[in-house]
Amino acid sequence: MIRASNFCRSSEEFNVQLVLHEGNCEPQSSLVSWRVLRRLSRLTGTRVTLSCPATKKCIHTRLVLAEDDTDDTSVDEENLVVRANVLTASNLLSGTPISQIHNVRCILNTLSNDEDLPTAKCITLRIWGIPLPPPRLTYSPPKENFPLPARKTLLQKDILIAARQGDNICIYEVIDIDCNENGSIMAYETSSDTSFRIEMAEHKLACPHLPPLKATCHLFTATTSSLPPHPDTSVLIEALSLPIHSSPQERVLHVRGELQNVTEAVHVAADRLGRRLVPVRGLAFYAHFHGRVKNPTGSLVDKLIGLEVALEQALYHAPAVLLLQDLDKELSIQDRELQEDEESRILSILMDYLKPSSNSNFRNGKGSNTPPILVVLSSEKKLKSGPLTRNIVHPSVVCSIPDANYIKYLWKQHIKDIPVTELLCEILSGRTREQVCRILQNVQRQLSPDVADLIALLREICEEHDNKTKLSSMAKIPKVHWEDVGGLSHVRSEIMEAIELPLQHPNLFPPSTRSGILLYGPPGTGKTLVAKAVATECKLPFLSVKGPELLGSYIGESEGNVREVFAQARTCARQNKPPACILFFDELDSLAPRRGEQASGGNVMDRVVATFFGELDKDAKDCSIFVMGATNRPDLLDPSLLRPGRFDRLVYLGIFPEDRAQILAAQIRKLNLKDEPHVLAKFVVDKLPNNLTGADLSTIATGAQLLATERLCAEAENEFQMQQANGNSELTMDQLLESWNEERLVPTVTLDDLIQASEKVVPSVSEADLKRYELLRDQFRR
Ligand SMILES: Nc1ncnc2c1ncn2[C@@H]1O[C@H](COP(=O)(O)OP(=O)(O)OP(=O)(O)O)[C@@H](O)[C@H]1O
Repeated sequence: MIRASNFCRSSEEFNVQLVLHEGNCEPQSSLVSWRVLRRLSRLTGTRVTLSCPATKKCIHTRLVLAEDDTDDTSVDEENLVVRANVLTASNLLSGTPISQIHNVRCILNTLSNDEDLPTAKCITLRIWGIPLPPPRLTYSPPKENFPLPARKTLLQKDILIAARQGDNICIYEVIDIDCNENGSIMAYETSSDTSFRIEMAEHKLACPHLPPLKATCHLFTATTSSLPPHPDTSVLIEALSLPIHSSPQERVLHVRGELQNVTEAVHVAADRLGRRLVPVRGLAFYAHFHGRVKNPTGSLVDKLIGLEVALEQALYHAPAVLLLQDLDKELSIQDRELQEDEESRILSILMDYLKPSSNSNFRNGKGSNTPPILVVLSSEKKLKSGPLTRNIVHPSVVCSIPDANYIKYLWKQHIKDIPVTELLCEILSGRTREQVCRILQNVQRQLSPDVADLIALLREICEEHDNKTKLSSMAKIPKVHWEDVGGLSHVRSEIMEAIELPLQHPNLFPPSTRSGILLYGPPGTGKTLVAKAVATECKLPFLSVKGPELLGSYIGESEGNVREVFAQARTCARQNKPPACILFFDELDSLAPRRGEQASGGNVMDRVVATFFGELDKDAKDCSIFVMGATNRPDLLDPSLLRPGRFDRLVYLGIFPEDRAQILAAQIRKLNLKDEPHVLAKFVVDKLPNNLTGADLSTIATGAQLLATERLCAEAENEFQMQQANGNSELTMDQLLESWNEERLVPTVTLDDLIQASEKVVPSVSEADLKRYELLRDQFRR
């Protein structure tokens, strides 16, 4: 713990003693003092030296706040006293709402008997670190309760004041001091969403007479662990790291993704770059919020005023990143002409404020070599081509779904007491940030000392959540690799070509040229397995729907479900990098049967089929949905489903005797085997009938594993009996198994096990059925 005490003021030096308690000095928790002290030094106009009695070193540390609740330090008229509980760097830098930082009290008493000091009559303050709140939040607190000296002041503009009011901590920034007029102190009240943020560039401001803090970069890196490890941070930092002479067009960036996800990513990037984030959502309301539009109607004029206010705010907070959230919702996307006009006007205002001459407005601009403000436009959807997109130089950044690191961070944010494991992360993977947060909130709510199995609880909540949102839990990148698929090499190359090439060269394969892939053939031949392997190998989320699941019993329900599933696929695709996903329809024949042949009343199925086709024909320009279908009966499908542009690539997955050994080898390769899987598999399949499907063969692997496990149990039982017979009657079975090493506990599958298991296998597809399937193949072969 670092304690600040004795801020002794001397003529030249401002000595601060840092007392390190029990040597427990966390470098991270030393984050604020540097800033506070620099502010203090500015306040007093004297030099600050930080020295640590323990190390005798000059400490370039940034937090010197005492963790002490007692009020034992009296305010000495000669001294300046800073006391506070420790705010950790992570709290401060991650923008934790003040309301969530418990036990924090920071009192800064500025005292002055100095006659030369100006007498302030009116001090205008605002919450530090966030844009000016609206005037309606201002208030004039009674002087006796307000902890700032109203009459004589050492306060200067831009000074940070942390003051206790009752149980709350209020942090203010002095934005104006009026020494001439008689008036009351104006202050802005802190609100629960107030963030306490550190602005790295301010040390220059706070302490202009000191040489620039060389450790700036180090200070940033020291904080990295406390910032969310958002997967897109590095891309955004790269995009936002611009030289001062960059053009206005270069200073605008478009980021696409879920609102919270984008906001967090931009927040982290801005923090790392030492910029403030000025997020604005709803331009018209923003203009109203700042008193520039009285009765907002949401008109273009209101929005443009809002944009100007936002840019002014960003300039005021420079160096800053102005994040214009949900831009797609601001624009009138219904009307092309109107949108062009809106975009041109927005663009012209942006360019006006961003042109390098606006640097004169940059209050911290002196000596800075980066542009004062940068603008990030965020949208959930891809922006239509228009004046804005045409003028943005940098390619759009798409916010990815959380990776393992980010999930771990989100976990820690929600569930503090239980460490996150790889398995827990894996269960949560493949979901958007919002979904992960929602699930974790539920987990936190349901956590109690009685919960013994956290994994089971998490799984249950995930399942519940997925069912609710109808986004199948399979909307993740599956874990089926090509090694898990035996044989079928012709299928593999054909499908990969249809998906990999468009993914690699999206410009050469516009969405309109892509079409669905229909896998057909006898049951159990690996249609679903192959589709999952494609998704895994192409790193695409896999959304699987069984045709009958979409058929509802209410009028219009089925059509709604069909539309919904495509919408979910689009959302899922947009969240991915690359923006694509695989939408797999199993039992497709039940969803798109021949029209006009159904007995259902009111042509329900015809409407469902029409809706399905409508969705298939829709072009999602900002993402790719690779639709795959599977059926055993392509002859039952509506013929127009197979027309070019829909499912025009038909791939037969049949029973190929020459693939059997490879299939079995793929299935047993993860077992603990005595021999090479290929050698064993070859030996086993030689004795098997030709018409076994992949699913039939998989029963050999499971049967053999069962036999090996039974043998292991028998071995344990024998040894147990022997021990008992040898007089070790106290020994329990659990103790015996604990004494075995891990290797011994894994059943070893032998050739005999495989042969024995294979003797029980019966083909699920008869020779006659197989012939029928082969006839179908000939009929649909293209
Ligand atoms: N080529 C293969 N390689 C390895 N395993 C296979 C293969 N084909 C099938 N299997 C095994 O069979 C199981 C069932 O396969 P899958 O569900 O993909 O068949 P399907 O053709 O989709 O069946 P259905 O038409 O009944 O939906 C798989 O989980 C896998 O264990």
